[in-house]
Amino acid sequence: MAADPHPQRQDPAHGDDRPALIRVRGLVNRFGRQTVHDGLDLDVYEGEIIGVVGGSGSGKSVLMRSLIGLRRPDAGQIEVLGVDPRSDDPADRLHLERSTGVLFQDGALFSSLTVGENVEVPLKEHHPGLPDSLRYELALLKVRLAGLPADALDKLPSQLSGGMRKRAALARALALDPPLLFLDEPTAGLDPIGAAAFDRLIRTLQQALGLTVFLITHDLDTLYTICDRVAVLADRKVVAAAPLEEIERHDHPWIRDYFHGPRGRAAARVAASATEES
Ligand SMILES: Nc1ncnc2c1ncn2[C@@H]1O[C@H](COP(=O)(O)OP(=O)(O)OP(=O)(O)O)[C@@H](O)[C@H]1O
Repeated sequence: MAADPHPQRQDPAHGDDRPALIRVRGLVNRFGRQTVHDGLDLDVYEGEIIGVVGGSGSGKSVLMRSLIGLRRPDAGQIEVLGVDPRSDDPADRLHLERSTGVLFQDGALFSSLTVGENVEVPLKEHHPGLPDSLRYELALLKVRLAGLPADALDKLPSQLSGGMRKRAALARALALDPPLLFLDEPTAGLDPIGAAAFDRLIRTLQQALGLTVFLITHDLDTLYTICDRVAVLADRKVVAAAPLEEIERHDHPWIRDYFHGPRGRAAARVAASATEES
C-alpha cells in the first residue's frame, strides 16, 4: 500500500481531514508476559472531545500514560502535537509540558499546598519571571473558570469536597492555557448531579477555549452528553473510533453488551429526551 501522503491529517476509516493532534500507530505495550496493547492505532482531531472506553484492564490508563510520556511503549509511534512524548529534546519536552493539561483520576493535588498554590505550581515553573500579584490573579482566574468560588483559593485540598477537588485539579490542568487536555475518569466518585455538572463544565470550557480533550470514562452519561467521538479499547486495540451513533451499531460483542445493556439503554434514552427538549 502506498504511504499516506498526509499522515497528520487523515483518518483512513472516516476520511476526516481535520488535523490530528494525537496520532498513534502500531502501539505495543507489554508488562512481562502480558500484552496490553498490540498494534493500537488512534487519531484524535483538533477541537474534539474523544471519549475512551473499554473494560477494566483494557489499557485505557496505560494508553494515556504513553501519550503523556510517562511510559515508553515497547513498539509503535506516537505523536502528540507533532512531538514524540518520550523525546529527549528539551525543546520538545517544554512544548508538550506547556501545551497539555492532565487531570489524573485522584486529582493528584499537592496536599500541603492550598488550591491557589497548586494552580501556581506550573505558572512558577514555566513563567518564573511573573510578578507574584499577576500569578495570583491568574490562579484566581483559573479557579473561577473551573467553577469554584474565589475563597477556595486559600483552602487545602483536604478541606474541599470530592467534586471541588476535581475542579481544583482542573484549574491546575488549565494553568498554562494548554490546547490539549487529558482527563482520566473525571466524573468517577461524583454523585450523578455533580457528575452532570462536571460534564457541562468540560463541554463549556472545551467550546469557550477551543480545547481538544482526551477523556477516559466509564460514565455512559458523559459519552452521550459531551463526547464528539468514542474510541473503544478491546482485544488490545482500538476496535472502533467514531461518533456514538456509529459505535452503537457496531457488532463487537463488548460494544453490544456495553451500549445495549440496561445502563447503556437508559443513558441513550436520557440523551434522546434531552435533545428533544432542547
Ligand atoms: N505498572 C504496571 N505494571 C504491571 N502491570 C501493569 C502496570 N500498569 C498497568 N498494568 C496492567 O495493564 C493492564 C491495563 O491497565 P490499565 O490501568 O491501563 O487499565 P484500564 O483500562 O485503565 O482499567 P480501569 O478501567 O480498571 O481503570 C492491567 O492488566 C494492569 O494490571
